[in-house]
Amino acid sequence: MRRKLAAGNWKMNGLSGALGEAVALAAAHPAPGIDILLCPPATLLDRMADSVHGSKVAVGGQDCHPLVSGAHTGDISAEMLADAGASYVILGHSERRADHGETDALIRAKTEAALAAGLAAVVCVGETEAQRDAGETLAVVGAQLSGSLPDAGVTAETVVVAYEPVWAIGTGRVPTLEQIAEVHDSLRAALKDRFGAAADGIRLLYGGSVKPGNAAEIFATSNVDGALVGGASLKASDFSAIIAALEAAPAA
Ligand SMILES: O=C(CO)COP(=O)(O)O
Repeated sequence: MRRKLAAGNWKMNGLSGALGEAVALAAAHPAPGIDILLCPPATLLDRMADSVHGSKVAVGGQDCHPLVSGAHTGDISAEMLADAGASYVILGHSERRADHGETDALIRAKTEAALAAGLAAVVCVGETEAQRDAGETLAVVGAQLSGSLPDAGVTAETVVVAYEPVWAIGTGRVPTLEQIAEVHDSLRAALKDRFGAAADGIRLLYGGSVKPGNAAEIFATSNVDGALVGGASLKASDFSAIIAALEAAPAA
């Protein structure tokens, strides 16, 4: 059985005043039956880790460099994230693929770096609207998955996969439950093909306009083990409602 995960991606949002939301979230879920993760901007990472220390809320980064250290101005290594209190890192988000030209090969190298630093990697895949319209969704996400994951070290503890259709991010548009199930079932099959029994425990998150109002039906969908939430993770009250829906969802 897979342990469910509610992950919040704050993206480039949040000044120090926003730490109160993390504290409120930790207080609202003292002993959840699921895993909870918040990924703030790097500037808040160590303070957020301190703020939620001892609670059930884990903290993660939103990106890392593939190398451990060196002359890479502005970049942050996986080891630095771990040192700042992170236990996860989001990799290959579509905004990084688009804004920074990240390729599957680079994301794979970053995933290897994350695993070497003891972080769990939340590896993101997702099609654009044009790719979906062209009937390419399963081929696109399948290629992203296979190119972004390393051959070694992939287990239920070290890797989480997030399916985030690009056209559903921040738009209020959500795929049908059949469309979500089709992609998640195909990701699960691809993981099984490549990693065998170890793949059974790898969590598959859905991301893209998850809100308190649509969370329950998404969490009841085949092979959905949780969510990667953007906008609705910024407010503890909204994210709490999504967490409650995940806790109430049937076991995967
Ligand atoms: O990109 C996302 C999470 O990584 C989803 O963002 P929204 O929940 O704001 O659509």
